[in-house]
Amino acid sequence: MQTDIVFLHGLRIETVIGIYDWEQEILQPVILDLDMATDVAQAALTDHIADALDYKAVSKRLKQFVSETRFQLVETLAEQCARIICDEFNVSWVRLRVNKIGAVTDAGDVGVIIERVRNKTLT
Ligand SMILES: Nc1nc2c(c(=O)[nH]1)N=C([C@H](O)[C@@H](O)CO)CN2
Repeated sequence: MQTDIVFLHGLRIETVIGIYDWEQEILQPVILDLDMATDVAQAALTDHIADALDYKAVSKRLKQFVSETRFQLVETLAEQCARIICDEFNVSWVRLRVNKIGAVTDAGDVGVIIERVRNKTLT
């Protein structure tokens, strides 16, 4: 079986995040990289955005969500973003990397990578 991917990489969002008190008082950047499984065949056939997984809409939704949250852990942020992507955009599988750049002295990139599947509802 073939899997198509719509990706959105390098999405930079300012948010309140961190385990220390001082981190809850400031905005820090996180960079999100998303790979989202989807079948692009119908969109390719019709050439209509309505048939596509709209990466601009995903970006807008995540920017709105992440900029309003106040989490401690990147794990929590990643989990909630993955849930939004699967549930609201009907994505069957997502790989999400949350990079809290500059969070560790002498390190460039730090964070988590998670993979999640959409919960299937029983009928
Ligand atoms: N697994 C994690 N480890 C750490 C986190 C985190 O979110 N997940 N956060 C921190 C601090 O907030 C750090 O980013 C600031 O110095 C430390 N470890």
